[in-house]
Amino acid sequence: MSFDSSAMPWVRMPTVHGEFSARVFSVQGEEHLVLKRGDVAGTPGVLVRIHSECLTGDALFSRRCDCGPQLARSLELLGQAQAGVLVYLRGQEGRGIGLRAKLAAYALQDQGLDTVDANLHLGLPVDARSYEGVVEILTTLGVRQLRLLTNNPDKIRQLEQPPLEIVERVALQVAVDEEHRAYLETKRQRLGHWLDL
Ligand SMILES: Nc1nc2c(ncn2[C@@H]2O[C@H](COP(=O)(O)OP(=O)(O)OP(=O)(O)O)[C@@H](O)[C@H]2O)c(=O)[nH]1
Ligand SMILES: [Zn+2]
Repeated sequence: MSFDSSAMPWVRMPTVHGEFSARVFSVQGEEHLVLKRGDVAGTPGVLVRIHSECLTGDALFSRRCDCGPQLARSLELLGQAQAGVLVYLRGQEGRGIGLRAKLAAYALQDQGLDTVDANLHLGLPVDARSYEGVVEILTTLGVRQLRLLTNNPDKIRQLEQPPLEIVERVALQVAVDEEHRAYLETKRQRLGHWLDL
C-alpha cells in the first residue's frame, strides 16, 4: 500500500498545554508539522506561532538560544486561545543553514564571533529562511487575520502577504538566560529584534 501524503488527516494531539489537532504539510520536500486549536478558518485574530526548527534548543534543552522556552511559551499561550495555530518549520535549522553549519557557527561564536558574523565567516547567509510555504499553509487553513507571536520584524515583513493580514504582533519574550544574553543582544542590535534585555 502506498502512502498518499495529500490525504493526510488531522489527528488528535493532546499536549501538556492543552488539546490540539496535528497535521503534516509537505512543502518543497520538507514535512512541516502544524498544530491547530479551535476553529481557525475565517476567524479574526487567530493566534499564530511560526517556529523554526532548532533541535538543540527545542528538544535537547540547549541554553545557547531561547528557542526551547519560546516554543514552550507559545504552546502555553496557544493552549489558552480560542483559535490558534503553531507551524513547526522543518529544514530551518540555524536560520536555514542546517544543523552541521549551525554547530560550525557555534564553534566560531566560542572564539568570540557573534551569531551574525559567525554565519558570514562560514560564507553563509545570516538568515536564509523563506516563509512562502507558511503563507500557503495558513491560507489553506483559511487563516486570514492573525496575531503573530514573534520578536522578529523580518518575519512580519515576509508574512504580510495577501490574503494574510497581521493585525497584531504578540511579544514572545522569555526569561533571559546568562548563557544566551549576548546572543539576544546581537539579535536586538544587528537583526532588529524587539527584545527588552
Ligand atoms: N545560525 C545560527 N542559527 C541559530 C543560532 N541560534 C539559534 N539559531 C536558529 O535560529 C532559528 C530561530 O531564530 P530566532 O532568531 O531565534 O527567532 P526567530 O524565529 O527569527 O524570531 P522569533 O519569532 O522572535 O522567535 C532556529 O532555526 C535556530 O536553529 C545561532 O547562533 N546561529
Ligand atoms: Zn535555538
